[in-house]
Amino acid sequence: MASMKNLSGSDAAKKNAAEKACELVTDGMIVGLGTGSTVAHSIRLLGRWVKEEGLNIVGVPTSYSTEALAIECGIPLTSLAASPVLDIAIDGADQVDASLNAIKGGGAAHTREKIVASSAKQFVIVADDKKFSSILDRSVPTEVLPYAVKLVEREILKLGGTCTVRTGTGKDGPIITDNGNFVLDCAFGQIKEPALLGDKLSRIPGLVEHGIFTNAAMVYVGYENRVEVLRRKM
Ligand SMILES: O=C[C@H](O)[C@H](O)[C@H](O)COP(=O)(O)O
Repeated sequence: MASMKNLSGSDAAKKNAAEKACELVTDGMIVGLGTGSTVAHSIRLLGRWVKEEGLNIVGVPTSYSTEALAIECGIPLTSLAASPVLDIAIDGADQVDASLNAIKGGGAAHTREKIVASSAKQFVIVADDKKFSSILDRSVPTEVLPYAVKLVEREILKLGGTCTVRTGTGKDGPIITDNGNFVLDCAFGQIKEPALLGDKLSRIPGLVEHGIFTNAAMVYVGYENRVEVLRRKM
Protein backbone atom coordinates (compact mmCIF):
# COMPACT_ATOMS: atom_id res chain seq x y z
CA MET A 1 0.00 0.00 0.00
CA ALA A 2 1.37 3.42 -0.89
CA SER A 3 0.10 6.09 1.46
CA MET A 4 1.50 9.41 2.62
CA LYS A 5 -0.15 9.78 6.02
CA ASN A 6 2.51 8.23 8.23
CA LEU A 7 3.54 11.18 10.35
CA SER A 8 3.14 11.11 14.07
CA GLY A 9 2.92 14.77 15.25
CA SER A 10 1.11 15.40 18.50
CA ASP A 11 -2.39 16.78 18.30
CA ALA A 12 -1.62 19.39 20.96
CA ALA A 13 1.26 20.73 18.87
CA LYS A 14 -0.94 20.83 15.76
CA LYS A 15 -3.70 22.60 17.66
CA ASN A 16 -1.31 25.16 19.14
CA ALA A 17 -0.01 26.16 15.70
CA ALA A 18 -3.41 26.09 14.01
CA GLU A 19 -5.19 28.14 16.66
CA LYS A 20 -2.42 30.73 16.98
CA ALA A 21 -2.58 31.41 13.23
CA CYS A 22 -6.29 32.24 13.57
CA GLU A 23 -5.23 35.48 15.27
CA LEU A 24 -4.30 36.71 11.78
CA VAL A 25 -7.93 36.48 10.67
CA THR A 26 -9.98 39.64 11.12
CA ASP A 27 -13.50 40.84 10.32
CA GLY A 28 -14.38 41.05 6.66
CA MET A 29 -11.69 38.68 5.42
CA ILE A 30 -12.03 36.08 2.69
CA VAL A 31 -10.13 33.11 4.08
CA GLY A 32 -8.68 30.13 2.19
CA LEU A 33 -9.32 27.01 4.24
CA GLY A 34 -6.74 24.26 3.77
CA THR A 35 -7.14 20.54 4.18
CA GLY A 36 -5.94 18.09 6.82
CA SER A 37 -5.87 17.35 10.52
CA THR A 38 -3.82 20.42 11.51
CA VAL A 39 -5.78 23.15 9.75
CA ALA A 40 -8.98 21.45 10.91
CA HIS A 41 -8.18 22.98 14.32
CA SER A 42 -8.11 26.44 12.70
CA ILE A 43 -11.43 25.79 10.97
CA ARG A 44 -13.09 24.67 14.20
CA LEU A 45 -11.84 27.75 16.09
CA LEU A 46 -12.87 30.15 13.31
CA GLY A 47 -16.28 28.49 13.30
CA ARG A 48 -16.59 29.10 17.05
CA TRP A 49 -15.63 32.76 16.56
CA VAL A 50 -18.23 33.10 13.78
CA LYS A 51 -20.98 31.55 15.91
CA GLU A 52 -20.13 32.96 19.32
CA GLU A 53 -18.37 36.25 18.63
CA GLY A 54 -19.94 37.30 15.35
CA LEU A 55 -16.70 37.12 13.34
CA ASN A 56 -17.64 38.12 9.82
CA ILE A 57 -15.62 36.03 7.34
CA VAL A 58 -16.23 33.88 4.31
CA GLY A 59 -14.15 30.81 3.55
CA VAL A 60 -12.93 29.20 0.35
CA PRO A 61 -12.44 25.46 0.93
CA THR A 62 -9.63 23.46 -0.69
CA SER A 63 -11.39 20.08 -0.72
CA TYR A 64 -14.74 18.39 -0.28
CA SER A 65 -13.71 17.31 3.23
CA THR A 66 -12.88 20.89 4.22
CA GLU A 67 -16.10 22.14 2.66
CA ALA A 68 -18.05 19.68 4.82
CA LEU A 69 -16.11 20.63 7.97
CA ALA A 70 -16.55 24.36 7.35
CA ILE A 71 -20.29 23.94 6.82
CA GLU A 72 -20.52 21.86 10.01
CA CYS A 73 -18.64 24.61 11.88
CA GLY A 74 -20.92 27.35 10.54
CA ILE A 75 -18.38 29.21 8.37
CA PRO A 76 -20.09 30.84 5.36
CA LEU A 77 -18.45 29.77 2.11
CA THR A 78 -17.80 31.33 -1.25
CA SER A 79 -15.99 30.20 -4.38
CA LEU A 80 -12.93 31.41 -6.26
CA ALA A 81 -15.24 32.31 -9.13
CA ALA A 82 -17.12 34.72 -6.87
CA SER A 83 -14.13 35.82 -4.76
CA PRO A 84 -10.93 35.41 -6.78
CA VAL A 85 -8.61 37.27 -4.40
CA LEU A 86 -8.37 35.98 -0.84
CA ASP A 87 -7.01 37.95 2.11
CA ILE A 88 -5.31 34.95 3.67
CA ALA A 89 -5.03 31.21 3.22
CA ILE A 90 -4.17 28.91 6.12
CA ASP A 91 -3.10 25.33 5.49
CA GLY A 92 -1.10 22.43 6.89
CA ALA A 93 1.96 20.75 5.38
CA ASP A 94 3.67 17.38 5.38
CA GLN A 95 7.17 18.83 5.69
CA VAL A 96 8.56 22.33 5.92
CA ASP A 97 12.10 23.79 6.02
CA ALA A 98 13.65 26.93 7.48
CA SER A 99 13.30 28.76 4.15
CA LEU A 100 9.52 28.20 4.32
CA ASN A 101 9.51 25.70 1.47
CA ALA A 102 6.98 22.94 2.02
CA ILE A 103 5.81 19.60 0.74
CA LYS A 104 2.05 19.16 0.74
CA GLY A 105 -0.45 16.71 -0.67
CA GLY A 106 -0.47 13.92 1.91
CA GLY A 107 -4.25 14.13 1.70
CA ALA A 108 -4.21 14.46 -2.11
CA ALA A 109 -5.58 18.00 -1.93
CA HIS A 110 -2.48 19.89 -3.10
CA THR A 111 -3.84 21.05 -6.45
CA ARG A 112 -6.75 22.97 -4.99
CA GLU A 113 -4.57 23.97 -2.04
CA LYS A 114 -2.02 25.53 -4.37
CA ILE A 115 -4.69 27.37 -6.33
CA VAL A 116 -6.13 28.77 -3.11
CA ALA A 117 -2.69 29.58 -1.62
CA SER A 118 -1.71 31.35 -4.84
CA SER A 119 -4.95 33.34 -4.82
CA ALA A 120 -4.27 34.70 -1.34
CA LYS A 121 -2.45 37.88 -0.40
CA GLN A 122 -0.86 35.94 2.44
CA PHE A 123 -0.30 32.17 2.62
CA VAL A 124 0.29 30.80 6.10
CA ILE A 125 1.35 27.24 6.95
CA VAL A 126 0.49 25.62 10.26
CA ALA A 127 2.42 22.51 11.29
CA ASP A 128 3.58 20.62 14.33
CA ASP A 129 7.29 20.45 15.07
CA LYS A 130 7.63 16.91 13.65
CA LYS A 131 7.03 18.37 10.19
CA PHE A 132 9.98 20.72 10.46
CA SER A 133 13.16 19.52 8.75
CA SER A 134 16.51 21.06 7.87
CA ILE A 135 16.04 19.76 4.31
CA LEU A 136 13.00 18.55 2.40
CA ASP A 137 13.29 14.83 1.75
CA ARG A 138 9.77 13.41 1.78
CA SER A 139 8.12 12.09 -1.38
CA VAL A 140 6.57 14.82 -3.46
CA PRO A 141 2.88 14.14 -4.21
CA THR A 142 1.90 14.91 -7.78
CA GLU A 143 -1.62 14.93 -9.20
CA VAL A 144 -1.65 13.32 -12.62
CA LEU A 145 -4.21 12.82 -15.35
CA PRO A 146 -4.83 9.05 -15.52
CA TYR A 147 -4.24 9.25 -19.28
CA ALA A 148 -0.70 10.55 -18.71
CA VAL A 149 0.55 8.29 -15.90
CA LYS A 150 3.12 6.33 -17.93
CA LEU A 151 4.57 9.46 -19.50
CA VAL A 152 4.82 11.17 -16.12
CA GLU A 153 6.53 8.11 -14.60
CA ARG A 154 9.16 8.18 -17.37
CA GLU A 155 9.76 11.92 -16.95
CA ILE A 156 10.12 11.56 -13.17
CA LEU A 157 12.73 8.84 -13.73
CA LYS A 158 14.64 11.22 -16.03
CA LEU A 159 14.65 13.75 -13.16
CA GLY A 160 16.26 11.13 -10.91
CA GLY A 161 13.11 10.21 -9.00
CA THR A 162 11.03 7.12 -8.51
CA CYS A 163 7.27 7.15 -8.17
CA THR A 164 4.41 5.10 -6.83
CA VAL A 165 0.76 5.42 -7.71
CA ARG A 166 -1.01 6.14 -4.42
CA THR A 167 -3.54 3.54 -3.25
CA GLY A 168 -5.11 2.70 0.04
CA THR A 169 -8.24 4.65 0.80
CA GLY A 170 -10.67 1.75 1.06
CA LYS A 171 -11.10 1.22 -2.66
CA ASP A 172 -9.14 -1.11 -4.88
CA GLY A 173 -6.66 0.55 -7.21
CA PRO A 174 -5.46 4.14 -7.28
CA ILE A 175 -7.03 6.77 -5.08
CA ILE A 176 -8.94 9.42 -7.03
CA THR A 177 -8.55 13.10 -6.16
CA ASP A 178 -11.39 15.62 -5.84
CA ASN A 179 -10.54 16.53 -9.45
CA GLY A 180 -10.82 12.97 -10.74
CA ASN A 181 -7.10 12.29 -11.12
CA PHE A 182 -4.44 9.92 -9.74
CA VAL A 183 -1.70 10.78 -7.25
CA LEU A 184 1.89 9.74 -7.91
CA ASP A 185 4.19 10.05 -4.90
CA CYS A 186 7.65 10.86 -6.24
CA ALA A 187 10.80 10.25 -4.19
CA PHE A 188 13.88 12.30 -5.02
CA GLY A 189 15.89 11.89 -1.81
CA GLN A 190 17.10 15.21 -0.43
CA ILE A 191 15.66 18.14 -2.36
CA LYS A 192 18.37 20.79 -2.39
CA GLU A 193 16.54 23.24 -4.67
CA PRO A 194 12.78 22.85 -4.14
CA ALA A 195 11.77 25.71 -6.45
CA LEU A 196 13.89 24.33 -9.29
CA LEU A 197 12.48 20.83 -8.89
CA GLY A 198 8.99 22.32 -8.77
CA ASP A 199 9.59 24.17 -12.05
CA LYS A 200 10.79 20.96 -13.71
CA LEU A 201 7.76 19.03 -12.49
CA SER A 202 5.43 21.77 -13.74
CA ARG A 203 6.76 21.25 -17.26
CA ILE A 204 5.70 17.57 -17.49
CA PRO A 205 2.61 17.18 -19.71
CA GLY A 206 -0.28 15.60 -17.82
CA LEU A 207 1.16 16.42 -14.41
CA VAL A 208 -1.59 18.68 -13.14
CA GLU A 209 0.16 19.94 -10.00
CA HIS A 210 2.94 19.00 -7.59
CA GLY A 211 3.14 19.35 -3.84
CA ILE A 212 6.17 21.65 -3.57
CA PHE A 213 5.01 25.00 -2.17
CA THR A 214 7.46 27.91 -2.08
CA ASN A 215 5.11 30.84 -1.45
CA ALA A 216 4.39 30.75 2.29
CA ALA A 217 4.72 34.13 3.98
CA MET A 218 4.74 32.58 7.45
CA VAL A 219 4.98 29.17 9.07
CA TYR A 220 3.51 28.58 12.52
CA VAL A 221 5.41 25.67 14.05
CA GLY A 222 3.54 24.17 17.00
CA TYR A 223 5.14 22.43 19.95
CA GLU A 224 3.41 20.84 22.96
CA ASN A 225 3.46 24.12 24.87
CA ARG A 226 4.47 26.91 22.51
CA VAL A 227 4.40 28.17 18.94
CA GLU A 228 7.29 29.48 16.88
CA VAL A 229 6.52 31.81 13.98
CA LEU A 230 8.87 31.81 10.97
CA ARG A 231 8.56 34.72 8.58
CA ARG A 232 9.80 34.93 5.01
CA LYS A 233 12.84 37.19 4.78
CA MET A 234 12.29 40.00 2.29
O1 LIG B 1 -3.37 17.14 0.78
C1 LIG B 1 -3.34 17.46 1.96
C2 LIG B 1 -2.63 18.59 2.50
O2 LIG B 1 -1.55 19.08 1.79
C3 LIG B 1 -2.45 18.65 4.00
O3 LIG B 1 -2.46 20.00 4.32
C4 LIG B 1 -1.16 18.01 4.49
O4 LIG B 1 -1.12 16.66 4.08
C5 LIG B 1 -1.05 18.10 6.02
O5 LIG B 1 -2.05 17.35 6.61
P1 LIG B 1 -2.08 17.10 8.18
O6 LIG B 1 -2.26 18.41 8.82
O7 LIG B 1 -3.23 16.15 8.38
O8 LIG B 1 -0.78 16.44 8.56
